[in-house]
Amino acid sequence: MASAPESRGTAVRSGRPAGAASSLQTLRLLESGPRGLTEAQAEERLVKHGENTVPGSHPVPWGLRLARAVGEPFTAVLLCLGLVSAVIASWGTACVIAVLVVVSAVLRAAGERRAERSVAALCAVLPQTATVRRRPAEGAAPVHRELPVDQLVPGDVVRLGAGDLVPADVRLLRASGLTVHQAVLSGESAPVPKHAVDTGCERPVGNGEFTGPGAPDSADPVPGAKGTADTGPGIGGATGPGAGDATEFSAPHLCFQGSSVASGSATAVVVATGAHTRFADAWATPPGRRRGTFDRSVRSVAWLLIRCMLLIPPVALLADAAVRGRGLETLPFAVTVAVGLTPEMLPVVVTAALARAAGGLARRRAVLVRRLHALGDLGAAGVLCTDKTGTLTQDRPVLECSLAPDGTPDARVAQWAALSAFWTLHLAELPVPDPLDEALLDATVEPDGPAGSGDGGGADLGGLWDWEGVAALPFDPVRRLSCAVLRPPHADGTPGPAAAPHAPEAAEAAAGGPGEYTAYGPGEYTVVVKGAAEEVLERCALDDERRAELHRRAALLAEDGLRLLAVGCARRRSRLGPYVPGDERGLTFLGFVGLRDALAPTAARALAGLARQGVAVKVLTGDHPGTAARVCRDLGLLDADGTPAADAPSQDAGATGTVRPGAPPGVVTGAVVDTLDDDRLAEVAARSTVFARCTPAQKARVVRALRTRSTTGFLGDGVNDLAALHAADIGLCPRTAAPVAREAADVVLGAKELTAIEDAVAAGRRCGGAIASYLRIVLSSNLGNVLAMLVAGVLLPFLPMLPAQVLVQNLCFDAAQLALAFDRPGTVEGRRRPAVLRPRALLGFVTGFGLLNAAADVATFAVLALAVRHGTGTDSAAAFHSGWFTENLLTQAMVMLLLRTGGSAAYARRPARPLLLAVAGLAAVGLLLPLSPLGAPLGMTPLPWVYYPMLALVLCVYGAALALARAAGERRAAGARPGRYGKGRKSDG
Ligand SMILES: Nc1ncnc2c1ncn2[C@@H]1O[C@H](COP(=O)(O)OP(=O)(O)OP(=O)(O)O)[C@@H](O)[C@H]1O
Repeated sequence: MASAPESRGTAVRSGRPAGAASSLQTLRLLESGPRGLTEAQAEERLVKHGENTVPGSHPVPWGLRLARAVGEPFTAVLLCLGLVSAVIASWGTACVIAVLVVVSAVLRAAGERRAERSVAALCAVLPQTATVRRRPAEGAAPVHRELPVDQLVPGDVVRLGAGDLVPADVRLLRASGLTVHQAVLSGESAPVPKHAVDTGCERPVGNGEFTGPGAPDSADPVPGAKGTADTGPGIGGATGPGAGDATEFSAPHLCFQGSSVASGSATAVVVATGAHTRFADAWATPPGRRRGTFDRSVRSVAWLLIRCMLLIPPVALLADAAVRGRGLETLPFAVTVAVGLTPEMLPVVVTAALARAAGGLARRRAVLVRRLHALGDLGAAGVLCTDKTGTLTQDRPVLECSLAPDGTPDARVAQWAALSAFWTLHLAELPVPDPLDEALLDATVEPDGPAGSGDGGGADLGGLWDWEGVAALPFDPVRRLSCAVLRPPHADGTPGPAAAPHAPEAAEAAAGGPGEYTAYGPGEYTVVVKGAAEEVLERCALDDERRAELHRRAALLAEDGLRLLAVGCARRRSRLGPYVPGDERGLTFLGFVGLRDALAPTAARALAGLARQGVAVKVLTGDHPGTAARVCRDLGLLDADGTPAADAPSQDAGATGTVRPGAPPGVVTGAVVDTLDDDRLAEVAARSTVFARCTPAQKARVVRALRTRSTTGFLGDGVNDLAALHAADIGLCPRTAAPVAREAADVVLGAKELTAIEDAVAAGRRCGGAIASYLRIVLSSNLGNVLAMLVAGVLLPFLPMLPAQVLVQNLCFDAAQLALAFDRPGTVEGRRRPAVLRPRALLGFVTGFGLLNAAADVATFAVLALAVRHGTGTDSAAAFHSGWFTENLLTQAMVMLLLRTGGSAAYARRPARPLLLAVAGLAAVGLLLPLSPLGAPLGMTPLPWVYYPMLALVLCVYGAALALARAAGERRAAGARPGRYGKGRKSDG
């Protein structure tokens, strides 16, 4: 039994000699063949080469994790303050800070590890697979099967189709209209054309043009293959750079792990797997995604606080110098005050809240959150864009009508479309048939004709199946066309008995097309083109009037909600060279085929739910404007006159969006998008609901325009949605999406249950709410403490708090505040509006409540002064420290209950049990620690009993003031906010 030869190991592993060798040499070098490996060979190679795991998927070592945690902005600033303390030999403060840094770094690293593990476990539910050709045993026929990507070995023969991720480094053996996205490797944003060049003769093999047994094997590349000025994009639809690029990634016959198939199909042999791929070389760790809104707002809050922290020491020093005439000796105290402001548990609380919410979504709704912070972004999202097919509709089209050019039923149009689909699938070796092609084949091969159509098919296909495919180009979402070149059964010039009645020329004649052919000359083939009505009609030899009339007919059919295919054909002489875009011109129009794609059963409910949540939904589709408008009307997104439905949230409600005469009202077409500059597009996008006939790039542009005004999600399932998924703040896809869409998405919805989005949005908002709660509570009480410390530092002859006491107090606060990650602050308001964390609004809130907290502290100082005077023989410094410690922990406990997100309505929802326990624990420590044996070593002393009733009074007044201020703030905010989301202030959560 052969195994990958040791001496050729490097060649196999690097895949580089494969770049210089012909496909045959490559197969030999890999001891493989076009029929693939045997299962036994593959098993042996798997042991030898290891699993084909994505580089960077290995766990991050603890050391690196801790180092990253220390590098977080707050921890880094704490560390700097600690160093300052050490330099001035203030060892107490330095130790306090060191303990805080270690605790927060360890908690953060542990939390992240746990979150990563659960995300990895969730993602393992959706393993990536590849279609591989293997033989059960030597001499047995090869079979194609789906195999987890990590089981691929060098020498495996794999099939690639649109929407697939390239599972390893591969060398193309055959390719048809193949273009790949390899931005992650080479930075090229446009798809790059690839073909199976055999080095040595440098010519494409079954490649960039039509693929088939008869056409291109002996072909030379032709101008126009990669797009020229006169022919437009090549038949592969690819215009990307890279062809002339000297880098290895531009090698036309090599595709690399990390890239994905944009269009076309291919058969390829695996030349390198796992750590030996170029992806592994290029990226020690996978490239990070762009930071979303949530990340950005948390960071901006962090930097705002850091600026405040850095301001505090000089202010404290100056105040002390001015009032007490003290100098640098108060620096340790000033540093302690700055430390007091730090919400060092912020990263821990964020990670814990998000991980917990993601786990809940996976359990309850089978929603997989692949990037934790995307959940925060989803909570802040004001706009959700979605494609139509496969998301709002089921993507299970059924043939409904087959119409001749004059609009009369004619089964042959669907049959020609089906024949073209059959050969496209067959010759391009597509791993998965396109749903439209599948529907055509299903309908036309059934003996009773297409289901539900009185006029669609039902005719005998025997004659048509005798036609043979010569070359084909699969559907490409940019060109919106697919083509097949067919050879008639008797291509020697004699029309075959069965072929004649069905030959497209007969339809040409009936349609009044050019020429009335009755027979094929020797070597004459027929090119059958099917695709979007606009694209096919543009390529048909028609006068303007007739073309306009056919456009009107197409629009009428589309407005009935049908997915529409136009079919055209042309006779071409057989040739040795490949067929080129020019061959698709001057077609004879055969007719239209209409297919009905039912709405997804949960789509309407999901859209209504999103509307209730204040999320504006926009539909971005490649389909006909009429079809898109009809679907949106049926789903309640558009009113009959094209205005966004009355109850739909909008960024600028009430616009009709009639920006293009000809398109149904309310629909913006891709062609119009191209005429608008970015600012104007942002305006139009904000007030329109439906964007039709959009290319993948136009979808991405609309999403980018929307992002300039609001956090924007995109829900899509196909390869034509890839660019938009990348462009959005949050990419979502259903579980049945193409692998490439699943890989690009941050959130994968369970099954086709769209209502799960509503739950995911609600979970994101709850996380945003919990994090906003944490920040409000921690920052307002920290700010209060800092102000009180500054006042006490100036007024008192001793330190207001000893370093050990600061340490214990902070650790108690930190431990209790972690419980906020488990709270579920749910309010009616929170459910209706995006949860956006706004640093400035937060700052206003924190300043107000911080001053209130400082007032309570100062009142406590007065109470303490009275109590200490009353208590005989009490050490006044120790009494002050104990009294303030108790008051601090009690006020913190109150604040945690009263300042939870959601305002007064939040009180209706009971705090989560961990929060109640934390609050009770905090209060107990505050009351009991000074009295316990631990009190004395910490410099505390029991207080005279008279202190407690006075403290209770202060706390009652403080609690009442908190509740009143909170209610007043909410009334003000509600008054400033109109009923509909988008015109008023956005919530802080
Ligand atoms: N297999 C196919 N062969 C030929 N033409 C097709 C095929 N599939 C789709 N089309 C045509 O291309 C048009 C655009 O299809 P595309 O797949 O880009 O968008 P879509 O799937 O309809 O919409 P969405 O963007 O909502 O997923 C369709 O309206 C149809 O006319």
